[in-house]
Amino acid sequence: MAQKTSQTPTRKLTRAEVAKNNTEDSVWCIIDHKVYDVTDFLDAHPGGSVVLQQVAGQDATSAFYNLHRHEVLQKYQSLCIGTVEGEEPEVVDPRPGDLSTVPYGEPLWLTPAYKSPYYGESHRRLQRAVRTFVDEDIYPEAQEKELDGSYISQGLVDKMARNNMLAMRLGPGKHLHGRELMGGAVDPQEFDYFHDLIVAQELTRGMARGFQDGNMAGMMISLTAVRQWANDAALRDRLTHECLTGKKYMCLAITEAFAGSDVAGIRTTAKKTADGKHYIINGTKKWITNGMFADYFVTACKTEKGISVIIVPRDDNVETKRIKTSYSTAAGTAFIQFENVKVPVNHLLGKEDNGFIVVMSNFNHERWAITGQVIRWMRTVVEECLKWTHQRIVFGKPLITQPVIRQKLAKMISMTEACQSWIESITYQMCNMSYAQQSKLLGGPIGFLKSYSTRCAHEIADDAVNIFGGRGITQSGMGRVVEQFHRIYKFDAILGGAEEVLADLGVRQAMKQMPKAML
Ligand code: HEM
Repeated sequence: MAQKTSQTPTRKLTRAEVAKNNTEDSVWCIIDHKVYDVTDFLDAHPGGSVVLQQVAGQDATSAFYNLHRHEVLQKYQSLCIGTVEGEEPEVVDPRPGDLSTVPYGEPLWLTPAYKSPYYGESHRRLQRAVRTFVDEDIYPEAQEKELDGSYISQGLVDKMARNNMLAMRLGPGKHLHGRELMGGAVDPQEFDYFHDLIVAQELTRGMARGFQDGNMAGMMISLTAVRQWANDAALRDRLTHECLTGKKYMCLAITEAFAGSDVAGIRTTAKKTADGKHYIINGTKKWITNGMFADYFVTACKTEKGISVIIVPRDDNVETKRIKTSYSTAAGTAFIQFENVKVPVNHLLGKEDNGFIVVMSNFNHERWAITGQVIRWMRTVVEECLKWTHQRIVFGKPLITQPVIRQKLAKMISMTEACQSWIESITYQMCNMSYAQQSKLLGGPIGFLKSYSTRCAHEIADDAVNIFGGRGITQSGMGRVVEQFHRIYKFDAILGGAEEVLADLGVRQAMKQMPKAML
């Protein structure tokens, strides 16, 4: 990942001068033609002081790259004291916003010389702007919060709000009109599902899966429903304004201990008061992303004759407890209890007892976005594996020289490319269908796409860990992206509908469309 780096000192040193610094008092080494004085770093070095003393005064380039990511040098740039006289560094220092130069490190449309029918200039401008923002502002905080488990900072939320990144998370629509998107990178009227896909995929590059969800994923899947189904326009506009300016947080509260993908099985109740002016809500919700810090809960409840979706503001009768899952608590995943929570009836979304359609209408966009994200993770894992297999020397040769490794890479690359092409094809349908058509025709294909992509993620995670060996199960150092992916890809297989449920949905939708014809 690109980081902001300071300038390399201009001092020029000969290899003979470096060689003299091999004493206890002065330990220098050369990495990629640059000279590092690691004397004061000996005790702090995570790999120990002995290994550094062993290379004192020498060129340690291959030893270094066999064990470290290049970003380590960017982080410890202050140890660099100069460059070897007459030599130039060869390793490219990625800058914020840069595209990867590793083959398959970017989708085809971002790879020089390849063409795509789907993306135009505004897509490219937006991609560049969001990538730079992610590299500079999101990545550092994402990495920190993923580790310490704390929630996204208000400062970052405010910054995203100013760029209207929060508004873009909802996808195309009227909520974007009149806003300046990422400094004018794209006209709000032109913003389509490909822009939406770019935002989803680029945000993934914070490479911190818990934080990724902590970064307003709850709002993304709930405010959409509020905007589409609110009966009270003033309430809708107030909540939209509060959430898109980052002043309030919203989440979607559907799943329960009693019901996951089978929404019909929920037990949280909403009963109307005798005067018909309020609902009284009782029950629990589980695995609610952003629930820990949300101000509003868009909640599926059982009403007299069906399911109803109601916006529940946080008050003293709403209790949220942290759930520790396999990704970071930065996601703010909560267990929620509603105990006699009184909510005005204008907080109902859609019609009473007809909430199923409210829940379902939201799912297509959510599942599609989750899929876009997991595909981008798959790609980064492929990139990590390509880098590692070229860098890592085993049995005296780079790992990539082993045919068994190349077979694994072939499978991983093919799966990633297949999934990206498929999502682009579906995104194109989304751009060219009315909302009603999307609901009718795309539920099945998106179900297949998501379940197939997470099956591919499963295969890729498995192979990547084997390629990285011990580092693939270590949370720091070279294999940390792969370790994380192997631990977290299941979130995408479960959230928004479990793999089997979605695959079955696809087949059932196909059954509905079967012609009355015999073989
Ligand atoms: C400027 C020079 C260096 C810096 C700033 C540095 C920094 C680090 C850091 C931050 C780690 C933790 C793991 C990671 O984040 O990748 C590490 C691990 C390590 N380093 Fe260095 N290092 C330097 C040079 C070297 C050299 C020249 C060697 C060997 C000759 C070496 C051997 C090791 C070893 C063996 C580990 C443990 C790696 C593992 O467990 O996989 N380091 N180093």
